[in-house]
Amino acid sequence: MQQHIHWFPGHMAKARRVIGEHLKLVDVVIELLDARIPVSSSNPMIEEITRNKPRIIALNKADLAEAEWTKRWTTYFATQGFSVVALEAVSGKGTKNLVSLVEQAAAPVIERLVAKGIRPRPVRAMILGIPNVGKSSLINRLLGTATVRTGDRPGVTRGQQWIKIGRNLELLDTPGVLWPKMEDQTVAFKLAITGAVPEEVYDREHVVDGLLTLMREHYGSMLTERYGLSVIAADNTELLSAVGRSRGCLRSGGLIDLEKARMILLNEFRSGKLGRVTLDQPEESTDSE
Ligand SMILES: Nc1nc2c(ncn2[C@@H]2O[C@H](COP(=O)(O)OP(=O)(O)OP(=O)(O)O)[C@@H](O)[C@H]2O)c(=O)[nH]1
Repeated sequence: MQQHIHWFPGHMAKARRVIGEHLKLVDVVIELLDARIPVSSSNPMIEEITRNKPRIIALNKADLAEAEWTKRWTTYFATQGFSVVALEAVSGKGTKNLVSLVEQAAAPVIERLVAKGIRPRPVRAMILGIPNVGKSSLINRLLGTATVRTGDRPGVTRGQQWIKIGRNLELLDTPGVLWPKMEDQTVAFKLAITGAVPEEVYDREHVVDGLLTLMREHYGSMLTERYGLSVIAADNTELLSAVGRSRGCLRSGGLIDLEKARMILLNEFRSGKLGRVTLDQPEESTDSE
């Protein structure tokens, strides 16, 4: 897989600077992670970037992840001392919980202000996360109306103002866009199959080949059920052909349109139509398996 063209060092420095400016304005940071890949979707410098601001971890797209693993991740982050919540930004599940965690985390900051004789004010928060993790969806959800644009392509975010949520919380409507870890190829692969990096930066054929191998090893029954396969072919091209055949991806002469089959497989995997998957698993839990 090629390197992520949008995140060379110059862009990282700029993103860091912009986030640094916004951080000065807030009491609490909400770090959005993809519940399917809580490690791979994290930013390598998040500790340095957020410094001493209280940080809440929200495991978003929990509807796409395996519930049991999300529970284990929640426990894992809690034992690391974080406030953590499983979230579904699109449906809104978990947002109430998130808001109350933000208010709790900011309470000491507000108390300090009050102790200095400054009038109590609402808690201020901002959202941070890598592309496509659901930042705009969460803002929309909290806003209650779809006035912030969301897109299923990475890199679509805009605007800046405070959104008032109830009486006690103000959210910066510009999320901080963090760059993903792209050096580790296993991480890059997980980012590609979950849709966190733009299509143009990876080779689809190569990535789908890896996805087929992963599905065969861990989620074979999803393939048989979704595509009505009686067996899982040992060869990835044969397996892909079977997926294409079941979806009627035919070219003239009766050949299977493998490229179309790749698109279908990727889209159905990403949208959870194949089933719920968790691709990063906390070490403590795997040890006790
Ligand atoms: N299934 C599911 N999809 C989600 C969830 N949250 C966001 N999405 C989808 O993920 C895609 C990306 O969401 P956005 O809200 O645009 O993500 P973003 O982090 O703002 O993306 P950038 O603007 O690229 O930084 C969209 O297709 C959303 O519908 C969720 O909780 N569950």
